Amino acid sequence: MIIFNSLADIPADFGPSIATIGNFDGVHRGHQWVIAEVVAQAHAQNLRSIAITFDPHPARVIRPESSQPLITPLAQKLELLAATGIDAVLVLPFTSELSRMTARTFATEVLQRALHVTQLHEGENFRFGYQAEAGIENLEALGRELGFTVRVYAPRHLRGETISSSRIRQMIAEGDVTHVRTLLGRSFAICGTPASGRGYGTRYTVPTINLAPYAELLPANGVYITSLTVGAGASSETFDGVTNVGNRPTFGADSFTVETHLLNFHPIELNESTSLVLTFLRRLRDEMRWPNPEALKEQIGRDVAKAKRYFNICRVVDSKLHSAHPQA
Ligand SMILES: Cc1cc2nc3c(=O)[nH]c(=O)nc-3n(C[C@H](O)[C@H](O)[C@H](O)COP(=O)(O)O)c2cc1C
Ligand SMILES: Nc1ncnc2c1ncn2[C@@H]1O[C@H](COP(=O)(O)OP(=O)(O)O)[C@@H](O)[C@H]1O
Repeated sequence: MIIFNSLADIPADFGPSIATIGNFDGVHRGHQWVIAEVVAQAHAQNLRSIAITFDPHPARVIRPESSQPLITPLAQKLELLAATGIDAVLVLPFTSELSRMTARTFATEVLQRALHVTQLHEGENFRFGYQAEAGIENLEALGRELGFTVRVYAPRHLRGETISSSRIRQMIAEGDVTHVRTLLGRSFAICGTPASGRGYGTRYTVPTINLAPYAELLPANGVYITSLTVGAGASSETFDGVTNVGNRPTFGADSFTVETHLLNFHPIELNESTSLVLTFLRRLRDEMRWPNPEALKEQIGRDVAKAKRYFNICRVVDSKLHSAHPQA
């Protein structure tokens, strides 16, 4: 997948193309559906497929006081978009200048001149241009003038839930990492790097790998069954874990962290730039203030036992699936 970081990056001979515009926060099942159609149409017509997105998220520029933490920060979003098979992504720097661009200027400069768009795929509530002036009807009218058609998608539902970034954000913020998997099409995961702990874990409870402060969306405080991938590429390794997200009230003053005890630990090379991917599989319980570290340690023992049962069941199910469908 090619990434263009500005209009100036786009070669003059790019296109004709089939495009979709959006923030794609979460790259959830709704986004995946639209992008799959863009890719399939482009393939069938021997055109290029492209997603147009913005960085930072427009809300951070337009309403900084009420902007939401992201489900997928830009780097993770680009990895997920690459996995869809789309040919290219245009990441437009969302400046206040861009926010003042009219719908007509955007359609002319970006869609027509730079990308030679012939077909645009959008959700029915899509709005764009200065102060969100234009909706689907205006887009269709501009398309008739500028040479593209618009395919409109109604919101999708799965098991009674609307697939939307805001609903997904709410589920994660409530700690519902099991149900969010249905809407995301995968488990919720965050990417980060390690930070040093206070050494209390090794001394009083269990040793943990702490995540450096993370500014985007985290699940509600509590204890989760997780997996932790350490390192990137061919040398990466994935461990089973139990993670605490919270303030660790048993040890006095609030001190927020996300820390993971690995169930199948062996010594690994870790430094401040090692890549960590923490995947939230299931919520176990609320974080609590325990009367003493021994009581907490006993509880963590019960958390670990539950997590081991969970991973054992997953492995049995996986191996049954695999023996039924060897190529799965
Ligand atoms: C699975 C797990 C569950 C935890 N649950 C709690 C809890 O309920 N209450 C609490 O105060 N701390 C909890 N902790 C945090 C421990 O207090 C923490 O490991 C300890 O503060 C170590 O801190 P350090 O990494 O800064 O050394 C939990 C940690 C883990 C790994
Ligand atoms: N089961 C385990 N899970 C996570 N880290 C472990 C485990 N066993 C040993 N370690 C090591 O212990 C280190 C954490 O110990 P320490 O620095 O005392 O922090 P904490 O106070 O968070 O336990 C980790 O960086 C890791 O190398």
